Amino acid sequence: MNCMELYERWVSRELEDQDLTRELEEIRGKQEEIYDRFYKDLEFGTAGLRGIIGAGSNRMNIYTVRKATQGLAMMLKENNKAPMAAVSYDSRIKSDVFAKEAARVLAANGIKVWLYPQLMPVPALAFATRDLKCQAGIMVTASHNPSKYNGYKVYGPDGCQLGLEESARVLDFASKTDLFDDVKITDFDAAVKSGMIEYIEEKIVDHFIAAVEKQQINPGICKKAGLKLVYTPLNGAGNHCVRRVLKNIGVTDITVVPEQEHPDGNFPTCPYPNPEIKEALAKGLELCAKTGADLLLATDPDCDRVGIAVRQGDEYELLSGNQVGALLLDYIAAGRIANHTMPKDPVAVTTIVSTKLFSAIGRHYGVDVKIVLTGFKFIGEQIHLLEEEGHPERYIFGFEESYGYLAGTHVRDKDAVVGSMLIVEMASYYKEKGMTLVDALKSLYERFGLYCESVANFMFEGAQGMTIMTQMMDKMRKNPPKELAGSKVICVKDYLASISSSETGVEPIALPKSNVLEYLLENGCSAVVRPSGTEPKIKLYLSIVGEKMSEIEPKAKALSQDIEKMMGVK
Ligand SMILES: O=P([O-])(O)O[C@H]1O[C@H](COP(=O)(O)O)[C@@H](O)[C@H](O)[C@H]1O
Ligand SMILES: [Mg+2]
Repeated sequence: MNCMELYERWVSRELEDQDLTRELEEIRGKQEEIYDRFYKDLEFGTAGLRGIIGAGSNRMNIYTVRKATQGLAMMLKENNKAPMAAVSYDSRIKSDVFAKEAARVLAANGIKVWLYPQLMPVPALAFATRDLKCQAGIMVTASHNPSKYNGYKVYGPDGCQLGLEESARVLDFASKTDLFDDVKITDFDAAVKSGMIEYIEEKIVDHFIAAVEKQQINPGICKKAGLKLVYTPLNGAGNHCVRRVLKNIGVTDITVVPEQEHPDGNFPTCPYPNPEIKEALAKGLELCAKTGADLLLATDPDCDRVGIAVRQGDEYELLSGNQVGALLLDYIAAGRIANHTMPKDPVAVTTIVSTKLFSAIGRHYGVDVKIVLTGFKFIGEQIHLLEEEGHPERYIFGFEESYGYLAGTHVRDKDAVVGSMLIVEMASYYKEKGMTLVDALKSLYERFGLYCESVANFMFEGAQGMTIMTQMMDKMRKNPPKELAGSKVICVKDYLASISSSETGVEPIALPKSNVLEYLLENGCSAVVRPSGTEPKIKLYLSIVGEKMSEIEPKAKALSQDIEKMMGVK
């Protein structure tokens, strides 16, 4: 069926969600609007399904959620006799509705569902999946995207997001499912009554919190240091768990941003609820200025990312995910060596777009740093591999530049609850030494060299945007540069062709294929370009090294200018 026929099919149905009926009426005759909603089905990206909420096969709505869940149910039934699944959701528009829809479909397929009775973070869902011995988990969220988005992250029995093969399998089943006619669905209340849907008890959250607290490096330090905190859950799911843990570890002086304390999927005071973005922290910073807090902590709506700002004199400095990741590895490794809790042959994991400082720190402490593709599922997979070898305890820390951290193996996705706890503990530790996290970072640069990173995003929305991004990557792939920003390009890595080319020859890249290009320069700087798997944009990651801070900015500017020229956006 073409887009117009699909549109007419949707219009001819009596839809169960009046918002969808209204939207379809509004776009009648508007070809581009119709095309964008129907030209494809939502796909699994870096972290499951993600799309704009609305009518059509390329949108997040009760029908696309049901269809994806039917695909998941079929995959689960194929491999298990009596599968169970855990379901959670965040504060986004319709997140609770979609979670219930997913539960109804699973139950109708004979899959027992454990559903959180209220919104809960990604790590609490990943934990419940493991703790309740489920074969799958679903988290309804679009993470930090703007309010018009929602999404659907899917987890395997180990609490890690589905790998490439499994998600392809789910989509394969889903693609053979007609979203109106082939989905099995049951009444929600009846399924609760029959026990096919059961609410997750608070004791599971208690277990999760206990598992997080086990990850403390210096228990008791927070009580001593008396750090002053401002926290914002950005109107999302973090409030309950993050505050519980902070209270338990002895943090008493904590003010929560009142406008952002309660769940609200419209994010009225932070339209882009992404702790990577300064505007998202604006309310928190205002409150910091009033209270004089030492540290601002902000978790994203599904509470798997955490961003911070640090008081340095009278100013607040925002630290990037790369900086926090490097600080945490240093803190964890040094602390565990000092406490004699460092495992034999420790492993830390990061991604190809994250800071190279992480590897330098790892080397110093004898930690084997593994580097995987973008997406925390690849970090989680490394824990699984260690587990298969019988040594999951070798994993000490995983991190990615987009503000994602995980210490411990209690879950297999980034966990902003454990991340928040360790950041606060680390800040307390340095406070006791008369230092801030900014001072600690300077000391890292002195010890390991200056590494500065930045990420630039280039938005290309809609179907047309997809085509532009594809052409852009193709063109760059076909024309590898010889020189960038006045420095020779000594190596080009094409992760789609799985080839690394340098003067010494061509070497294979031992990672799954991915649409990513990386350029390494003679002067030690590097750049990576890839389309995002969660938003309609191309991301450019720069990594600049130098002797002095004053060198960094001009080098970064020159490199980004040259790459943007290659991309055709300059
Ligand atoms: O959005 P979240 O917080 O779930 O985070 C998701 O997206 C991030 C950005 O991915 P991309 O660069 O492809 O947009 C990934 O790094 C992360 O592992 C994934 O879980
Ligand atoms: Mg998130």
